[in-house]
Amino acid sequence: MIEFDLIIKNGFIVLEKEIRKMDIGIRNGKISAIQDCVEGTAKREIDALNQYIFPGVIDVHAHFSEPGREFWEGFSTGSQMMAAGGCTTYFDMPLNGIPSTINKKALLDKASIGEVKSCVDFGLWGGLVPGNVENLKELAELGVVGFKAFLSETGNEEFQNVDDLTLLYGMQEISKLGKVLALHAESAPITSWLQNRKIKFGQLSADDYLASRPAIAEFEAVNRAIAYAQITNCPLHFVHISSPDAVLAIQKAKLNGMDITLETCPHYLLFNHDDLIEKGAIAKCAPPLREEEVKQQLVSLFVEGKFDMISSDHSPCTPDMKDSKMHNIFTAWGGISGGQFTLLSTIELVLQNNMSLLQVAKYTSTNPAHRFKLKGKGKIEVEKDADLVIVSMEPFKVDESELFSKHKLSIYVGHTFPCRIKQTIARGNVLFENGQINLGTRGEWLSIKALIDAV
Ligand SMILES: NC(=O)N[C@H]1NC(=O)NC1=O
Ligand SMILES: [Zn+2]
Ligand SMILES: [Zn+2]
Repeated sequence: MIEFDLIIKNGFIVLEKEIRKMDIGIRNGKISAIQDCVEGTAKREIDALNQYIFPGVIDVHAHFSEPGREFWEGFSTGSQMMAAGGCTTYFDMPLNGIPSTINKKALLDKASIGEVKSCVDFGLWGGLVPGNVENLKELAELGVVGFKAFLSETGNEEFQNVDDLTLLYGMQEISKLGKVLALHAESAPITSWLQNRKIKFGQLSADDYLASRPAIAEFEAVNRAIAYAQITNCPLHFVHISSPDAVLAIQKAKLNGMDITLETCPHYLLFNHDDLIEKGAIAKCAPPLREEEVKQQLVSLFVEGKFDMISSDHSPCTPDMKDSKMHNIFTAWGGISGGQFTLLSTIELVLQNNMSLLQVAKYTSTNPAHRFKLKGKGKIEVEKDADLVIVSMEPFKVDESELFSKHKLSIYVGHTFPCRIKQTIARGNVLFENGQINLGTRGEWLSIKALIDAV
């Protein structure tokens, strides 16, 4: 008789190609059996009758701002928030903390903080900024998941956006290192010039903010990056793509055989510019939430399969930086606090658009694992890490008291999802249940080891 650590019975398991009611047996943090009826003893059994079991979310885009600005979020609250949202692996961006993750010391210091404080596994991005091209090799050797650069201004002075030459040199180096460059693709000249004009003329409303970051700024930046990638052969990942023309430009490059992926974020598919007008700065992000019509087109492109993954771009700040009494939208922090809702949002979108729940697993776990070579993750399969999330299909209206982020300020408060997270299981440990985090488990930094395992 096999002894398992945990058996999950009767759930609808979201496998790669089908959804089937079966049992899952877990041992030593791994999935060790998936059968119609798993026989054996277990230290614990969960009955998931009428519930769906998805592979744990892999959110490749989060800003936890630690060290240096952990009063914005931090690894403890951030990772607990992720777990509460069904995410069992996240990648932390190289900016918003101090220092930025742009050299070996900053990377190792951040990794050691994360290893103590993060309750789920995590990867770390390295930064590409003017002046650090020679540091990219050491960062790659230590196991960053890839590199991130901004084409527009970043909003914090510790992380400068790249000029075109840095971008070219950086791409050449990243290509040699066999890594991926993630890009925040909005044109710096276009957005800065428009923004400065708005401020100069005292045009400081939500409409002015949207007008200062038009879709053409994204389109121009995407096309420039694609041109540079043609010259350097650098694999690209476009983050938070928000406009249909940019999606189509990327699609064309992919069809020409270029190694490019793209993500969008739930907020671009669920919310629109009216939310910025009505709710104020909590709905401010860059690129901005688009007008309803554009949002609809973006949703159609999602339905057509034009995105590779959905990520949160969780980019929180302190409440005073989102003050709704501020009469100048430009001075408010740009970033959405939404890391807890990637899975629920994707399920909502898939159900709303008559897509299969299989697509949820693909966009939130399988595709990210594949792109970033996380061999042990991304699917519910024997031998994979037991990173699972159990979801019930009951409506869930988000209340402030249920936010696990450090600051309880989010565009999602008041939003009703058609589903709710019941349990999150990370490497076999039941980390989140009954609305609570069970502390005591620790995540691992997916550094060199995970990446070597992938070869
Ligand atoms: N610095 C930072 O986190 N910026 C993010 N926020 C946002 O809305 N878009 C971003 O790129
Ligand atoms: Zn960005
Ligand atoms: Zn971001």
